[in-house]
Amino acid sequence: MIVILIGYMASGKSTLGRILAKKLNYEFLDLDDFIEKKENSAIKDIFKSKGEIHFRKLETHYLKELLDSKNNLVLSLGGGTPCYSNNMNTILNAKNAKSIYLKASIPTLIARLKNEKSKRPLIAHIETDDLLTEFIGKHLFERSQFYSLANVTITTNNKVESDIVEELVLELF
Ligand SMILES: Nc1ncnc2c1ncn2[C@@H]1O[C@H](COP(=O)(O)OP(=O)(O)OP(=O)(O)O)[C@@H](O)[C@H]1O
Ligand SMILES: O=C(O)C1=C[C@@H](O)[C@@H](O)[C@H](O)C1
Ligand SMILES: [Mg+2]
Repeated sequence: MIVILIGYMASGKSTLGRILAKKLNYEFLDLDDFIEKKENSAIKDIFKSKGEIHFRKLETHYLKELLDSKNNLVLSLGGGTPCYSNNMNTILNAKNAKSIYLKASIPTLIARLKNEKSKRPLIAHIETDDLLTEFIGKHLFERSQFYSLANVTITTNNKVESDIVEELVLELF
């Protein structure tokens, strides 16, 4: 099986994906890290030198490559992956795959993101907490229609990582 974790920036996809893979004895891949390795460039540098549209094309290309070639994999996507091209359909139609939306509230996301803006090019330039709150509220509203199509939704607010992973395992098997 391929377990595909989706959700907004800082919803915990990379953190929880790594723990879940260990527990299942699956390979773990993070699509952002995979792109950085393949392109030999940090995502913020790809955004800067070639623009977001180029990054979105790379994201679609590598998503398909991984879904077509891997098994026994936990794959954590980028925050925007399900929301561009036809990626959410690709995810839902992938063979032997289960998609999970890690749903976190706006206050939870803000608390995490205000300290971790620099490597996330979409929010790195937002200077105040008020502007960040406004941006995330609107952005999450636009994106949640894609995220909500996932096979399973798990809310993560105020839950410790180990409990969320337990819940994930119960949903998967
Ligand atoms: N359940 C949790 N409780 C508390 N903190 C958490 C939890 N899950 C993740 N975090 C913390 O939130 C931050 C963001 O998590 P992570 O990097 O895994 O998010 P992500 O969904 O992969 O984000 P991105 O889409 O930007 O790659 C990290 O500092 C992580 O330690
Ligand atoms: O939410 C987004 O659009 C992004 C999230 C990150 O995971 C990276 O994929 C990139 O910074 C874009
Ligand atoms: Mg991540």
